[in-house]
Amino acid sequence: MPLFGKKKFDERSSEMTRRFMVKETLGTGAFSEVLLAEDRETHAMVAVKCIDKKALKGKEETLENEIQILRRVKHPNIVHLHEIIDSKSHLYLVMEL
Ligand SMILES: Nc1ncnc2c1ncn2[C@@H]1O[C@H](COP(=O)(O)OP(=O)(O)OP(=O)(O)O)[C@@H](O)[C@H]1O
Repeated sequence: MPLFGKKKFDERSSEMTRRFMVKETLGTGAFSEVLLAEDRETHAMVAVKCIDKKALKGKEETLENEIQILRRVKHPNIVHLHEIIDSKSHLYLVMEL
């Protein structure tokens, strides 16, 4: 069930959607949905990984490790993590496409 299906449409009224215009779903992972989105200011296209904090319960450390690695690594084969937007219910990882 997509995180941003009709029932959860209200989740879109977050800082993430104020900054980014969501275009489509690129894929889904175990705790997340990855969206194709456009930066409303720069018009750059990015991938936004939307992580449901509730679904993550108990796996926070794994995510923390993933984030720390992504922040440090700069490699042509690994997507760059631009920024993280933290909301009450979700963590949004704004990444290079
Ligand atoms: N930066 C990106 N650019 C384009 N597509 C992406 C990007 N990141 C993820 N995707 C798409 O979204 C899908 C799910 O990504 P995700 O990183 O959530 O996968 P996962 O590691 O299997 O999930 P999880 O971390 O929740 O276990 C990928 O298989 C891919 O199709």
